[in-house]
Amino acid sequence: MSSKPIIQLANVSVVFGQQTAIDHLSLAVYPHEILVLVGESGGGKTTILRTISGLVKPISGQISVNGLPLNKENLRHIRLNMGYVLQQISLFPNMTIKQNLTLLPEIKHQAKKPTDQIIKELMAAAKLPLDYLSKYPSELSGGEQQRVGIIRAFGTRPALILMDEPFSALDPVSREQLQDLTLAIHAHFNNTILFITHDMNEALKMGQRIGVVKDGQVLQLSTPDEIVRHPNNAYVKTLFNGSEAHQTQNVYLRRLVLAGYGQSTPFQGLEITTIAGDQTLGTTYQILAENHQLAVKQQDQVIGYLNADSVLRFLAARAKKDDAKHT
Ligand SMILES: Nc1ncnc2c1ncn2[C@@H]1O[C@H](COP(=O)(O)OP(=O)(O)OP(=O)(O)O)[C@@H](O)[C@H]1O
Repeated sequence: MSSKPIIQLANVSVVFGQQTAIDHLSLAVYPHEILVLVGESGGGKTTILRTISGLVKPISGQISVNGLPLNKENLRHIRLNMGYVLQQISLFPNMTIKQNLTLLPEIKHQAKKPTDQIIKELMAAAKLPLDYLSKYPSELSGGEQQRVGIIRAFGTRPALILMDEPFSALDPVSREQLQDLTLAIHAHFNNTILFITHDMNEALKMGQRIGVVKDGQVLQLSTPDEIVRHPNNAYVKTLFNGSEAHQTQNVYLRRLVLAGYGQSTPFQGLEITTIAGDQTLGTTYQILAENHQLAVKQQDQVIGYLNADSVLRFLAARAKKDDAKHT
């Protein structure tokens, strides 16, 4: 990656009593990416986040955020420029939704007009009507409150958002909706997101890069495609074997678009079928064979168009990579 990392950990170790929670970890998170740290319980994922936010002090190593060393002098400034989403999303019950959303921007003395505009855009992304702004949290459903909790973290337009297992307590449908909401907001605002989960499928859906964490170390840090097809050790392989994405037919369509296999305008002479970006390749062969092209949507926006040729080029590139690996 060419740009400077927004988070850089160099040789960081964290110890609790006799327990090494992070073991000589080096890690870089780059601007605008969604980096997912995934791994089983106790591997050290949360400790990595807590260390980056200054809640846990490493016994050795260096951390910088936005080019600033993470130390006592910079800590407040660094924290104010981070957004957090935790598993327990709790809104202030005695404040309206608007007050909940504007609290942080006000603490940061951000101008009112642009903040109001951002809040409008976030409410639209979360599919929440604007008249909800004057309601209290108890007047919203649980799912709506969750959505407010997510967009609240983006209200100050922080360059960096830390998300610690934000959806793991939810039912599968709500989880999927909030994953989509997060992806849509990321596409709109282009923040950097460091996202933690123990769910491999969530990691594959959310991550542009995935780091597999075990025993306080990152065993492999690669694109989802690379991790699934070319795990660099037995642990990573086992972890992702059960995931749904290790077969070509389970590749998400939005991945093809984001990797540049489609185009931004429709192909001439082909009928258009609109399809969600989290549909997989396997569902598309029939549609493409019928002389259609796919308009791939993320939330309400078409992010690109794929035709049969785009899909073939993707499959050919995959096959070539596999060949290279086996010779
Ligand atoms: N405050 C603490 N005091 C003592 N030990 C701790 C503390 N926080 C974490 N640990 C230990 O450090 C190790 C890493 O824990 P951590 O919570 O970072 O893992 P995790 O991968 O986030 O797990 P989970 O998914 O269960 O939250 C574990 O062995 C844990 O018991």
